[in-house]
Amino acid sequence: MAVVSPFRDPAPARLAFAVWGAGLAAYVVAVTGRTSLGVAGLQAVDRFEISAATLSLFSVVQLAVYAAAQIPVGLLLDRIGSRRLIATGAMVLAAGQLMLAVVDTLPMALAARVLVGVGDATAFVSVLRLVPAWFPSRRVPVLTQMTGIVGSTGQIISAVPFMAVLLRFGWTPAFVSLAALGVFMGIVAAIVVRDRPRLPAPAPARESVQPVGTGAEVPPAAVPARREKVSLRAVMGEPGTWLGFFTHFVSLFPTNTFVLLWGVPFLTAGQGRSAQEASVFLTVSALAGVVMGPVAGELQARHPLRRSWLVLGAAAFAIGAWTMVLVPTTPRPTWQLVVLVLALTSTATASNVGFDFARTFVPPARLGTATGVVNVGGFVASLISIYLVGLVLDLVRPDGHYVLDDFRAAFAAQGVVWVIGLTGLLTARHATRRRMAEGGVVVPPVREVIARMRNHHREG
Ligand SMILES: NCCCC[C@H](N)C(=O)NCC(=O)O
Repeated sequence: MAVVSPFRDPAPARLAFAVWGAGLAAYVVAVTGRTSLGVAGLQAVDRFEISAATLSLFSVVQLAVYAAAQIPVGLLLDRIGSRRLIATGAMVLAAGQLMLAVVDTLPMALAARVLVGVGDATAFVSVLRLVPAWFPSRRVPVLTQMTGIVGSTGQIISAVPFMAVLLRFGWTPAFVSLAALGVFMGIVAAIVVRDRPRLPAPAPARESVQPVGTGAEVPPAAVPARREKVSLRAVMGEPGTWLGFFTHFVSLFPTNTFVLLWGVPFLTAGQGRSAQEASVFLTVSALAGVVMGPVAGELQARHPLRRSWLVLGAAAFAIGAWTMVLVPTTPRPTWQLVVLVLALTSTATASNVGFDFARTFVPPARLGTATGVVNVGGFVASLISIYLVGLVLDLVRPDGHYVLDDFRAAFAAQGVVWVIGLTGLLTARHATRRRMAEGGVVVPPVREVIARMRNHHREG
C-alpha cells in the first residue's frame, strides 16, 4: 500500500504558473490541430475528392490514434518527463500539419492526420503531470479542471483565426501556419517547461502518493529525479487506476459523442433547429464548462472521499436529461435542450476527476503512465459510442435522411456504454475502498456521515 509522501516547501508561484502556462499553451495548440480539420471539412471534401462519410473517417482515425498512443505516451512521460515530451509532441504535430498542407491524396492526408493524432496525444497528459509537480495538492483539482477548460479554447482558434486564413489564403497557407505555431510552441516548451522545481527536496519514497488536499496547504509531490522504467503491471494492479479509467470512460463519451459528431445533426435534422441555433447550444455548453470546472475542482479538493459522487451525480444528470429528451416523440422545447447540453457539460467536467483519482492513488514515479491509462478510458468509450450511434442510424435509415425517431433510437444505444462504464466504476470503487481500508483509511457510509452531521448540529 502506498504511503503519503514527505512534505516540501512549495515552488515559487510565478515560476510554477509560467511552467504550467507554457505547457498549457502547447496543449491549446494541440487542440487547435485536433479540431482544425473539422472546420476545414468542406475544403477537404474538394481537395481530396471524398464524400462526407469518408471525411468522418478522419475523426475516427484521429480518435483511435490518440487513444492507442496514450499508454506508450504515459510510459514515455514517466521516463523522459513533461518538457521533452511536450516539445517533441509539438514538433510531431507540426510535421503532420505541414504534411497535410502539401499533400493532395487521401492516403497521404490520413497519414498526416496520424502524425497530428500522435503529437496531440502527448500534450494533455504531459501538462497534467506538471500540475502536482509544481502546485500544492489543495490546488491541483481546480488547476486540472482549468487545464481542460483553457485547452478547449484551441477550438476557438480553429473556428476563428484559422478559418479566416483558410478562407482568405487557402488550404496550404492555413495548415502551414498551424505547423509554424506547433514549431514555435515546441521551442517555447523546451525553454520554459521544467519537469520539477529545483528545490532541495527529500528523496520521495518510491511508493508514496500525493495526499488528498484537505485542510492546510500540502506542498507539491516530489517528482523523482532518477527515472526508472515503469512497470505497466504495477499501474494496472492499482485499483485507483481503474477507478480513474472508468470515471473517464463513463464521463467523457456523452459529450464527445454529441460535440464531435452527432449533436449538430440531432439538433438540426432531429429537433428542427437551424445550424445557428445548434451552434448557440454548443456555445452554451462551452461557457457552462468554464463555470462548472472550477466549482467541481473546489468540491473535489474539499471532499476528496466523496469525489465519486460528483461522477455518479453527473452520470445521473445526463441519463435523466437524455431520458427527458428522447422519450417524447416530438421536438423538445429550448429549455429541455439547454438542460441536455448542461448535463453533457457536467459529465465532461466530471471526467477530470479520473485524473485526480490517479494522482492520489498512484505513486508519482508511475503517475504519467496511470494518467495515460485513465485518458484511454474516455476515448475508447467515445469511439464505441460514436460508432454505436452511427450503426443504429445506418440500420434504421440507410438512405441517410434522418428524422427524430432515428435519433431517438440511435442515442438510446448509448445506454450500453453507460451500463459498461457504471459497472466498471462501481466495481473499481469497491476495490479501491478495500485497498484504502487495508491502509487504515475507511470511507464511512453516507448514512453514518449524515447521522454524525445531525449529532454535530444538535450538540452545536
Ligand atoms: N471540454 C472538456 C474537456 C475535458 C478534458 C477531458 N477530460 C480530457 O480528457 N481531455 C484530454 C485531451 O487531450 O483533451
